[in-house]
Amino acid sequence: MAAKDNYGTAAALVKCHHESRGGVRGLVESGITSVPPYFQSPAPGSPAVERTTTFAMPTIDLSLPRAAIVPLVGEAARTCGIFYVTNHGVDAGAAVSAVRTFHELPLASRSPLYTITPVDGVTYGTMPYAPGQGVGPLLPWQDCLRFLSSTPDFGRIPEVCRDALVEHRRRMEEFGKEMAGMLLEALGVGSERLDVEGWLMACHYYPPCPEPERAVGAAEHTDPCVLTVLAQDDVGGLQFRIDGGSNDGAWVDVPPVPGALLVNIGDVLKLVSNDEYKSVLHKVRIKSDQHGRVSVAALFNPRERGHSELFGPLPELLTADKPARYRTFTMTEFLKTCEEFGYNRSSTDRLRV
Ligand SMILES: O=C(O)CCC(=O)C(=O)O
Ligand SMILES: [Fe+2]
Repeated sequence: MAAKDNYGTAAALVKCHHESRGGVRGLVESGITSVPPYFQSPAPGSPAVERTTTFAMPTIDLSLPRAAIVPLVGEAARTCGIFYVTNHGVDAGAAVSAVRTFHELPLASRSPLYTITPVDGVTYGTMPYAPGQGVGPLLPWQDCLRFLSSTPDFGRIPEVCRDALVEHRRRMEEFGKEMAGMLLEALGVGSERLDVEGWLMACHYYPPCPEPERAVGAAEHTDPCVLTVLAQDDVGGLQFRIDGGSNDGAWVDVPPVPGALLVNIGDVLKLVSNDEYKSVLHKVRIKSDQHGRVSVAALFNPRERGHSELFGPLPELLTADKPARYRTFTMTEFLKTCEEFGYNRSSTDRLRV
């Protein structure tokens, strides 16, 4: 009963938060000195789960010949599912600083755009978690501007960041296609085997927090896509969990590398690769009571293939020794499963044969 009351109270407070239309940034500007109770707090965590270690993040130089890059991306995707790329030719700094400008606009300029249900493919606000994440109605310490490739009218993207984001989208489309092609080639299948022409761009802002250790920027999750490409500023806070080996289960800080882009494998590529590639569990902690963090994530997926195409382990990868571990699925079915059961292994495990 008490738990139900708490849920009801938190849900009512979350509703007020959305009605204020100021996001987390608005709260910080109002001068709060503690984290309100309707925000998620870090799980106490057992030492085994929360232990951290250091890790040499793979960094791949894209100025190498393509034939040299392909095995490197394949190796990184097989061993940890996350890697930096340098010399990629994308000026991601322009998008990151435009996104900061938007999120730090005065309340009166931002609040008319506040909507957590998509309007013409665009949302802006403090995004609640999917029910399957198991955190009730609680909110992350984060405001996010999101838009989809199906966004019909880029006029809905705020003017202060529109040009930079339209340009970033153009560069990301080329980059995502090229990276997906190399990852597929490294599996030994054709680079065109999976199209990644659909995407979601998530422009995150993690405001400075009066009690950083009591807030969660993003709860642990895997990405429900083929791959994600992340540009970020120099504040840091992203962590990922090592999967396998002697440090299995340890969380690792991903220190920002100036100018580099971060690539991580999502669940769709894990599924179609029949577990050859790892999709990486990651989360964002809040590090600062002074500096807001900005990141711009492009999540690539097969385009608008909702109900019409079946995905599953690629037949070319299957042998008598390596039979399919997953059944086939449509993107609509998979995304619905994630909404319900969480953006993590619980959803991919439901597709196991
Ligand atoms: O802000 C970050 O570093 C991570 C964002 C993220 O995990 C996502 O957009 O899926
Ligand atoms: Fe993510």
